[in-house]
Amino acid sequence: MRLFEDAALFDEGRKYFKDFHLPGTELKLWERFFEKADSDRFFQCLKTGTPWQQRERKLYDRTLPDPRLTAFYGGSTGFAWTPELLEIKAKVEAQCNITFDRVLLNFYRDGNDSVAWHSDTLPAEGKHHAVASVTFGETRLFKVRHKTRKDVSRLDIPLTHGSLLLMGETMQDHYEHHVPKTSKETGPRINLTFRIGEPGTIRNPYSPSV
Ligand SMILES: O=C(O)CCC(=O)C(=O)O
Ligand SMILES: [Fe+2]
Repeated sequence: MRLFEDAALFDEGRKYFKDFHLPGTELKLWERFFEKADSDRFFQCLKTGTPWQQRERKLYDRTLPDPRLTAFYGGSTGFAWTPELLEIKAKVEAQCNITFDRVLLNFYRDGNDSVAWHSDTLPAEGKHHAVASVTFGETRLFKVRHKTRKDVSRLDIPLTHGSLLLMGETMQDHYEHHVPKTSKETGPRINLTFRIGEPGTIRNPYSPSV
């Protein structure tokens, strides 16, 4: 019956690729980059197996908890890579043709969790690199704006379960990004940002980078 066939197709899902052609940088999205079964498996295993931390940051005279949980793997100070993170990393590296050495995990427990406008922390060597962002779980909006140019349209990109977003190496120089809170009924979401190089000391106070 046709209805059944359509439902099966929908379940299976289709891969989808988009190049945003941003002025001055590269921004590319692969939806369903990971198959649904793998995405479900990674979500469960990362949710329960990660030593999630509640970090705090000083803003002027106040100390505020980050509105999300985090964990950092790799580099010289992160946790040791797990087999699942290495599996995800290998697939991302093969697609992007880039080798990453750290990953920051963010856990957005519900719609109250978020990340403020920021660009990622400048690595110690003083030059930005590409950042690859993988999402498992609930879809949340990823907003992008140019730092100075008002004529460049802002983007609202829904990052779905199993998606891969590649930010080119000049993205952090020219653009900021943000995941807003939402009042809609919202389940948990895990985001992984694969990075290169040790973080530098000059930090945007809102940047979640470690
Ligand atoms: O959760 C996201 O999609 C973005 C996270 C982020 O911007 C970061 O970890 O620097
Ligand atoms: Fe970021």
